[in-house]
Amino acid sequence: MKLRDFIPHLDKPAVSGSLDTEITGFAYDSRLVGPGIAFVAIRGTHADGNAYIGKAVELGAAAIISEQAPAEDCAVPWVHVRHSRIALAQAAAALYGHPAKALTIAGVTGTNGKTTTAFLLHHLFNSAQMRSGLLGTIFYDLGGGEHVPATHTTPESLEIQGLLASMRDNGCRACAMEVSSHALDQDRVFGLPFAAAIFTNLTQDHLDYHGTMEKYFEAKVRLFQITADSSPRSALIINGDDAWGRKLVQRFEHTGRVVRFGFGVGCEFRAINVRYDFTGTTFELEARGRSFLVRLPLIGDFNVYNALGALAAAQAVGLNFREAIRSLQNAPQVPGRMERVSENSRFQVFVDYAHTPDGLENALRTARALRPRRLITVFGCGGDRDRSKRPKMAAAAEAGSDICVLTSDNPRTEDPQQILNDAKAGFARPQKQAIIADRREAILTALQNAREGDLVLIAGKGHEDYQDIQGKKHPFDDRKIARAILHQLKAERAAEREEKAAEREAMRGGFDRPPDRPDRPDRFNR
Ligand SMILES: CC(=O)N[C@H]1[C@@H](OP(=O)(O)OP(=O)(O)OC[C@H]2O[C@@H](n3ccc(=O)[nH]c3=O)[C@H](O)[C@@H]2O)O[C@H](CO)[C@@H](O)[C@@H]1O[C@H](C)C(=O)N[C@@H](C)C(=O)N[C@H](CCC(=O)O)C(=O)O
Ligand SMILES: Nc1ncnc2c1ncn2[C@@H]1O[C@H](COP(=O)(O)OP(=O)(O)OP(=O)(O)O)[C@@H](O)[C@H]1O
Ligand SMILES: N[C@H](CCC[C@H](N)C(=O)O)C(=O)O
Ligand SMILES: [Mg+2]
Repeated sequence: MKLRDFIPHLDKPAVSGSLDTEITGFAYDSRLVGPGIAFVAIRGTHADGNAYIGKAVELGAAAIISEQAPAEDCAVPWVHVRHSRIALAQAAAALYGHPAKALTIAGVTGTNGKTTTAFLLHHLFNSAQMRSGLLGTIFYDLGGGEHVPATHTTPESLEIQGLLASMRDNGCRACAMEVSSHALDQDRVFGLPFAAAIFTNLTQDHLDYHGTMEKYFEAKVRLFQITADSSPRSALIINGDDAWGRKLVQRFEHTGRVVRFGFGVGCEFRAINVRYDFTGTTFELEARGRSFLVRLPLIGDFNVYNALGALAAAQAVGLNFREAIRSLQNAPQVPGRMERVSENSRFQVFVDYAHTPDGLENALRTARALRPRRLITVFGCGGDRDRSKRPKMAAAAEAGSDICVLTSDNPRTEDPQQILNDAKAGFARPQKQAIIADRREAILTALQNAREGDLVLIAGKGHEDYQDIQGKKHPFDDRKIARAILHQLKAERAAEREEKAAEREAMRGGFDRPPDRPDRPDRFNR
């Protein structure tokens, strides 16, 4: 394609240089520039892409797109735009032939529930023979059978457009995607014609980036503005029980396209009579004047919210509603979201991704409702993230558990001990909580001390198969580690039983009694 082919898609560009220059692609990182590639210079939080324009030209950049006026001596065509990130999104869409036009796209935003809701919606689309892609925290599903590891919950616009093009070329007709507040703030989804937007909830997270809850909320609002503007039929699906959700309803009720979901009487999609056990959740759904019995293989009130949002979106984009409800029954386990790792053990062990105060409260409320003898929680706080949520996470874990084990999550570039200190400040009774920096040791301690009927919740990392320490991702999967420890403990107990049986046999035969085996110290039974 020629540079001239892209210009009509950009927002009032001023071009200097030849429009007949061949453009084969775009890059927003100078280190990825090569011949034929147009370099989009973006001013970021740590660096300014404009500082790398010279390098990009050296590497063979075919053109420059920048918010800065053209440099006098620039050897290649220069496109001067108002917003580089928006220009990147517009150019990427043109490069890939506007793939979003071939897809029904539903975007999910909110502090918690995006991954779960997007997974459910992806399942509903596929169950309705509407092949669907998925973009989100865990992986990207391009509809061709392959899963691409996720670099971001919502990747950069250049990546998004390429992924959507693959979905289109694989025969997808739909895409369920998580839309993070960072992505919205950075125009990663600019120009996408969302058919439906879902707002799950807004509670504290990412204040390190947004600064205030109001700015965090305004970032989320952008998805609803994009969706409202994308078509007169697009649906705005909002958690009516959430305080920030109600503000969002007020912002957009004038469109006549707001659908509220939740437990409250004002919700158009309302759940009542919720019951759940280890295998899933059952509830009655009141929607459009009718009542339906819904069975969901996910546990907890919060997953009822996620299911309501997905069902409302499915209905809004034209899926058969009864079929959608029926399909929910065989929705897949969402990796690392209240994922059970203890099939045949005397106590229950769940791994969950809760990494915010509200996420922990919800996960713990759900675990408690499963009526364990004791609820033992292993949790930690991520480094290079919102520091102010750490003591609140500790307070939530302490209030919702019988026993807490505070440990490390992804310290990233922070001092793990400092993260632990930030968190433990939230404990009302710090002396009663275990603080073990090594996550594997923390999980071992919790499982070693669990007894018949207890429930151990290992929270924060969920599906993650790494631990990020000083920017290096060390292999670490809570689920694999918990399963290995359970297996080890089971073998140890079997050996103990054999030993005791041999002792009893020896006692009967009059042989000397071997010395007593000192029982493991029980750190929690008090
Ligand atoms: C805080 C944040 O979101 N940062 C994103 C942002 O980086 P930035 O604008 O700060 O970039 P920068 O490092 O200042 O560099 C500015 C520009 O100079 C360019 N550059 C830089 C160096 C060089 O040699 N040459 C060059 O051209 C960079 O490519 C960039 O375009 O733009 C980058 C390029 O698109 C993103 O990769 C980067 O994501 C970082 C890695 C990140 O960790 N983001 C996380 C927080 C994030 O986005 N999380 C959300 C999920 C949140 C949730 O759901 O809880 C997500 O959607 O994944
Ligand atoms: N609707 C919800 N409301 C509150 N908490 C929830 C909800 N859904 C899930 N959770 C809790 O939050 C955790 C994260 O859920 P999920 O991964 O679906 O959220 P997310 O929005 O994708 O998170 P992230 O922004 O980190 O990708 C879950 O493991 C669970 O503990
Ligand atoms: N276990 C992770 C969860 C990351 C959540 C993700 N949404 C982000 O903020 O990058 C952490 O807190 O380190
Ligand atoms: Mg997610």
